Amino acid sequence: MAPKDMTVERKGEVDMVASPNGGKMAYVTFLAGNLDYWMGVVGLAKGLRKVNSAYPLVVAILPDVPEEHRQILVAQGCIVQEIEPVIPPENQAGYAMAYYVINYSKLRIWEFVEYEKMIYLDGDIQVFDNIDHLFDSPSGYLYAVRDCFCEGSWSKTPQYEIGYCQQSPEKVTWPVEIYGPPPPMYFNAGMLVFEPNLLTYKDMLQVVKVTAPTSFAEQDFLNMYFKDIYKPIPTTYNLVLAMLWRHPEHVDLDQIKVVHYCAKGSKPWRFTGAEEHMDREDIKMLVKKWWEIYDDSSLDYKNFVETELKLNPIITTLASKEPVGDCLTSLAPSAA
Ligand SMILES: O=c1ccn([C@@H]2O[C@H](COP(=O)(O)OP(=O)(O)O)[C@@H](O)[C@H]2O)c(=O)[nH]1
Ligand SMILES: OC[C@H]1O[C@H](O[C@@H]2[C@@H](O)[C@H](O)[C@@H](O)[C@H](O)[C@@H]2O)[C@H](O)[C@@H](O)[C@H]1O
Ligand SMILES: [Mn+2]
Repeated sequence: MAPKDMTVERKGEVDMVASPNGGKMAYVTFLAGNLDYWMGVVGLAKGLRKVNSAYPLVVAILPDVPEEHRQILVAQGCIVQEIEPVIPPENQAGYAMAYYVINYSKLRIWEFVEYEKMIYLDGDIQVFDNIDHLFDSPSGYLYAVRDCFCEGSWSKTPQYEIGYCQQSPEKVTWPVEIYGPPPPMYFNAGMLVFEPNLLTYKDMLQVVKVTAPTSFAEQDFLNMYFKDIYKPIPTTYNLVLAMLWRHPEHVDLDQIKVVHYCAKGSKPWRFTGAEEHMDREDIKMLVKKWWEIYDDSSLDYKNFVETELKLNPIITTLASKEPVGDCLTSLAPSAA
């Protein structure tokens, strides 16, 4: 961990590491390739602004992200940090989705030790209510929401064959005599509250090299690696959309703070409504809510900061270096 009272020089930025009384916090997401996931990241940056999060959004990008996309993210106030890919061993059995192999590169975020605690959010996630309080969670654990095993993407797993899902374990009894003990709690790796740490990072990358990849790539790996310190948090912090039709009894949309658009065909920026379940009213409402944020120009970084400056004279004072008193009167409607 960088010493608390040191500055951290990174790619021309001088980040003041937090004061000795506590480390810096930040949200972090991951962007790879030259397709359209950058739109998800822009939506996420604007969503965090809309809920008045107090923390920045770091974007860990692979070298293949085009300069144009990087510039868009910088213009949206993101801290863009290039990372090197993490290449896992050959996967003979294949992944649930072939592109999952790039998701191992997510592991690089454990190297961001200028931050004491980070909340990782996939680029296909939107935050609709402030979740900054999660940064106050007790240290020493990894917090994440339990996943659902019911979708077809799980078809290569024993859970799926048996029809067992940790979301409703009472529905199908796990056949211990055939499969041994039921699987431990398993989290979705699209949203994580974690603590960057160089020792953990270096060890993880060693363990990756000798761990045979499985269906859900880095998600399976992270569940194995952190199984002893994983703490489940409520679905409200990462609604895996399939929960709406697989376990509706566990979903109260009014309480949902974070939506994860991971179901097939649900990526808002690619949404056609053609795939199964995508004609549901709740899905169409959640996609519309995503677009409302994405299209809201007042949430663009430049406009948001200008509005904040006008609304908060203290900031204007600090910016203009005038005493607060003068600034307040100078802002007050002129007597004339
Ligand atoms: O072409 C891609 C595929 C994935 N991702 C990143 O990797 C994350 C995990 O992939 P995805 O969300 O598609 O997986 P899912 O949650 O849908 O299984 C995405 O949210 C993005 O942040 C990306 O940047 N470009
Ligand atoms: O690389 C593996 C990915 O595995 C997870 O996605 C899955 C998982 O959520 C399943 O439960 C769903 O059925 C499926 O749709 C979805 O794609 C993470 O969201 C993603 O960030 C990433 O780790
Ligand atoms: Mn996702």
